[in-house]
Amino acid sequence: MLKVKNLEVYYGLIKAVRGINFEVKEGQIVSLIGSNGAGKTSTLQSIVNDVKKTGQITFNNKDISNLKTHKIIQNHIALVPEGRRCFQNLTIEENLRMGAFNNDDKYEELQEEMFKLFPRLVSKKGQLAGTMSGGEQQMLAIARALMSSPKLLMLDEPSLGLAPKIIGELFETIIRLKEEGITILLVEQNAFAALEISDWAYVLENGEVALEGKGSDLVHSDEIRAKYLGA
Ligand SMILES: Nc1ncnc2c1ncn2[C@@H]1O[C@H](COP(=O)(O)OP(=O)(O)OP(=O)(O)O)[C@@H](O)[C@H]1O
Repeated sequence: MLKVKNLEVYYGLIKAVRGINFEVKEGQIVSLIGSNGAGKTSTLQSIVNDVKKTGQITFNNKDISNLKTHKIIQNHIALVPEGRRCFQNLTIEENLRMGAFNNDDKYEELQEEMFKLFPRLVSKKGQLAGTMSGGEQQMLAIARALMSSPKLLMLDEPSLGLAPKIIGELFETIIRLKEEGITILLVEQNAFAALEISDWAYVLENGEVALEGKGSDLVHSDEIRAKYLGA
């Protein structure tokens, strides 16, 4: 579904991503794991053309490397950014409406689906996003991304700063989205939880793919356990 070839990202003289290749197969959960600064966020941002890059990105065999970000979203790829970035001074409903910029005619129907997926948001729909808890803002950020009807949903560190119980709910939601047919590209510091639910995973180190494999295999690999799982 998504193919990334020879991707490089530079920030001035810093080479953050060094010619990586990877793919995401339709219907799967694929994770990118790796330590701080490995290049995970830059990789996701380059897929939605939000950073300067070289290389080729194709989505369902269409070259999207040079499309503008809003066109990429219209091609059914959505990114839930690190730190959620909900519009703090807008209500939940208004945040959802912003997410549906390409889907105005389906707004009511989609909003109803979001409230079914995240019932906790219903009673708060008139509340300003900035006054909600971290977990609620993460739900809203995911719901806002889903309002564009993505076929590929990319999540950048969704568990960051959340309580363990909420992290459990979040991972259940990710599995449910996969069951509903959405393909997931997940970036996580919480490597153990990510590998457990991933069909395939890539380990990034210093801007390069150091290792790849089935999530269920990597979770048992001694190297991965020592480096990323604190075991
Ligand atoms: N806007 C920027 N300007 C300069 N350097 C940047 C910028 N964004 C990222 N970098 C650098 O690029 C490298 C990769 O960063 P990136 O955020 O992609 O990694 P990451 O794996 O997502 O890390 P983290 O888990 O800490 O977010 C790092 O060395 C980082 O300092």
